[in-house]
Amino acid sequence: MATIIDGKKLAAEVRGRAAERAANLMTQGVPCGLAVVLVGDDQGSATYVRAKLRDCEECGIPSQDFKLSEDTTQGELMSLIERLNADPSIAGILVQMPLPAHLDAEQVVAAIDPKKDVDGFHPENLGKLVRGLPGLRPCTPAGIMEMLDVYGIDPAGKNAVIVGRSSIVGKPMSLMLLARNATISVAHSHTDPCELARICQSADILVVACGIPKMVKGPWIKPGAAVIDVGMDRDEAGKLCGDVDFASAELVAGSITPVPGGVGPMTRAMLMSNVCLAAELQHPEAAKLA
Ligand SMILES: NC(=O)C1=CN([C@@H]2O[C@H](COP(=O)(O)OP(=O)(O)OC[C@H]3O[C@@H](n4cnc5c(N)ncnc54)[C@H](OP(=O)(O)O)[C@@H]3O)[C@@H](O)[C@H]2O)C=CC1
Ligand SMILES: Nc1nc(=O)c2c([nH]1)NC[C@@H]1CN(c3ccc(C(=O)N[C@@H](CCC(=O)O)C(=O)O)cc3)C=[N+]21
Repeated sequence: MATIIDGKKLAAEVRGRAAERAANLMTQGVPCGLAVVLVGDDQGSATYVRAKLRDCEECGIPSQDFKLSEDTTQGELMSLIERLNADPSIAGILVQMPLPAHLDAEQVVAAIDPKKDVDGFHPENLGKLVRGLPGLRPCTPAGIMEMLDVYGIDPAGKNAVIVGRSSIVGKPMSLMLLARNATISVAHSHTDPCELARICQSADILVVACGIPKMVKGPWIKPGAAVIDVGMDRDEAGKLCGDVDFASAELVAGSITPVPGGVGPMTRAMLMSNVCLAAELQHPEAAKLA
């Protein structure tokens, strides 16, 4: 049976460290506020945003939430971003994705001050990731790297397979594993479906982020592999599940993240760390004293 990677427990530890770091910064007069922007009334997104605001409260990070109506214009959203960029009390800005279809997410992400981009989605921050320079990293893959480290799973020299190539999960995940000297393969919707199982079987570290409930089954997994399930899906009964069929996978894997209680809580915890890092980037003099 596989070791269950306890994302919930690890996330609590990461939040604890973020709380100390934020308190230390604020003692030095460095503001650590997080602005969370939600456009439209998608219930799922509203639930995630509430959870993020709760995390801020637990960490003593001041938060402000901006709920904008579904018919918000690009211009209105861009003005809000500009206002938040200029507000010294705001260290980090998060615009919940996805945005309603009439809005241009690329333009919004590019407008956020890269030093306040706690999602790590800005082209400058993604560019730093490509170049191997320090900077704000996307929370989901950053949380996964933390889980691998804590559980003693060293990517160096291992075969890592990433299923999914989104800009927020799959692509940055691939780059972070590459930076840690894994040999990477990235599968996506054009990957030959007959080949997909074989590609997954080559993985010592398998990260699945494709949004298809329980797509990866036990026989697709190399015995002993680390299986990281990013999916937040619903099964036939409407119950929350991942992109991996946990019941068959845990019989083969060496270690595996559950859904819920795996990657999700870590994503949120890394956001708290990123708010602290953003505050330090804006006040390098305080970071030196920390
Ligand atoms: N736990 C967490 O913290 C988070 C969870 N999520 C969840 O993770 C999942 C993925 O999210 P996200 O990356 O944003 O999703 P996207 O929908 O942006 O991307 C999905 C990716 O999967 C690929 N894909 C789709 N179908 C297949 C298939 N049959 N075989 C192989 N690859 C396929 C797509 O390929 P192509 O590029 O060709 O379209 C795409 O690259 C979702 O369930 C989401 O809810 C997301 C973010 C954070
Ligand atoms: N700008 C932006 N940044 C994001 O980081 C971002 C986003 N937009 N849009 C949506 C995705 C998704 N995402 C999740 C975070 C936490 C859980 C999470 O905490 N999940 C819990 C369960 C939650 C539940 O019970 O529904 C768990 O897995 O245990 C899930 C998903 C962040 N995303």
